[in-house]
Amino acid sequence: MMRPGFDAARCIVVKVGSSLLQAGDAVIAAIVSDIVALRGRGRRIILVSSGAVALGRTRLGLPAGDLSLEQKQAAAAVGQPLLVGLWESAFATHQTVTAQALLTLDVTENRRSWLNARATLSTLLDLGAIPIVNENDTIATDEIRYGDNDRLAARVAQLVGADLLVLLSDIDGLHEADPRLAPDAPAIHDIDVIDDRIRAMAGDAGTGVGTGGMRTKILAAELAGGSGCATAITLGSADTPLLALARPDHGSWFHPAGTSANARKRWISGVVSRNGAVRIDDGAASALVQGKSLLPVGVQSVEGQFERGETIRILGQDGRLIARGVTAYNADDARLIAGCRSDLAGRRLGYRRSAALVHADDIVVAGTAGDER
Ligand SMILES: Nc1ncnc2c1ncn2[C@@H]1O[C@H](COP(=O)(O)OP(=O)(O)O)[C@@H](O)[C@H]1O
Ligand SMILES: N[C@@H](CCC(=O)OP(=O)(O)O)C(=O)O
Repeated sequence: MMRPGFDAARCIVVKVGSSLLQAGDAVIAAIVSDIVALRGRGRRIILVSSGAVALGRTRLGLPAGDLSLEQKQAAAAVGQPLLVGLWESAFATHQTVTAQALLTLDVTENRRSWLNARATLSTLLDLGAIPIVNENDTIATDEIRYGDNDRLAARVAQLVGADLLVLLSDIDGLHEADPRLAPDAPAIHDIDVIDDRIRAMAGDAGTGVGTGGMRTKILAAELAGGSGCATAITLGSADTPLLALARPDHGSWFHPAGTSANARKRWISGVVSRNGAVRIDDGAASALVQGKSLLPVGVQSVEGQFERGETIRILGQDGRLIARGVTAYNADDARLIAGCRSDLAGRRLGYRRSAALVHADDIVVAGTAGDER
């Protein structure tokens, strides 16, 4: 038997916990080999790697036990280049390029930075590189930090519209109780709904190396699941840690609550569109209704002021609301390129960004399933 969700996943975020990073080269080599194999099957893969603090702490010879925030930040500054170096050399044996992307909480909470980060990650994937994401621990302070990479990985999964989030850990999945305390507690392979019973099973990190334990993994699964992304928790030190997830008796699989498109579109329809609007011609209007992007050539006029990343109203020639969408250009630039073919638009602006003024993924057509009003 196969897990259909694994086979169907087109975009996968793989998160590696700190304990695995220290488990030795063979573990990293096996993860890398699986990622390269999945990429060979056309999957888009983003790696979220913990381990900066753990590696830096060892290199600096800091004592065991709790570190102050400043010590953690210093350890991360030492450990982050070591971490990227480990992945870089492992991927280099497969002639695969890696890229470092350090995120902070405000990047994923601010829609404009969110779109920028998404565009960069998407370009890296298009270019065949594997993005390696971590939190920018050195500059993040307590109030503005994720603190644990399970949640960061779930936000990255939402960011790139992933359909699967894999949390690789030092444990083979969720058990009915922490196996360090209750060695016989059975593993749970399929979770349809995350309720209080499931939450109650999850304990803290068993070692001083990891952060958050199973609790933050369940939270991550909830966050990702709300956007239609499945989550798998599995043992990262297995022979084929990712490919083995195709088997239903392997790891814990959290089925998502909704579909990806609906969730993203719910987010858009939930944003209050202020003054900004564009009027579009009939051809563009019927393209939108068929699920296509809004290209500058179909835009007749631009109303009001808005920034890139804001949700604007998309109106027909008669002023009727056709859709809402997140614009890839601010109002001034949108005015410059209104009515232009996409190739001319780049020349007129003096820079090239998205060919679409509003990408299809960022449009909710009025009165459709995604439109909650
Ligand atoms: N119900 C549970 N099932 C499995 N593991 C659990 C459970 N509750 C707590 N844990 C602990 O969570 C640990 C994994 O979390 P953590 O140490 O934060 O790992 P990582 O570094 O991979 O994020 C396990 O080693 C285990 O001791
Ligand atoms: N950004 C931190 C990650 C902290 C963290 O969440 O660790 P883990 O629980 O091992 O995934 C680091 O690189 O050390």
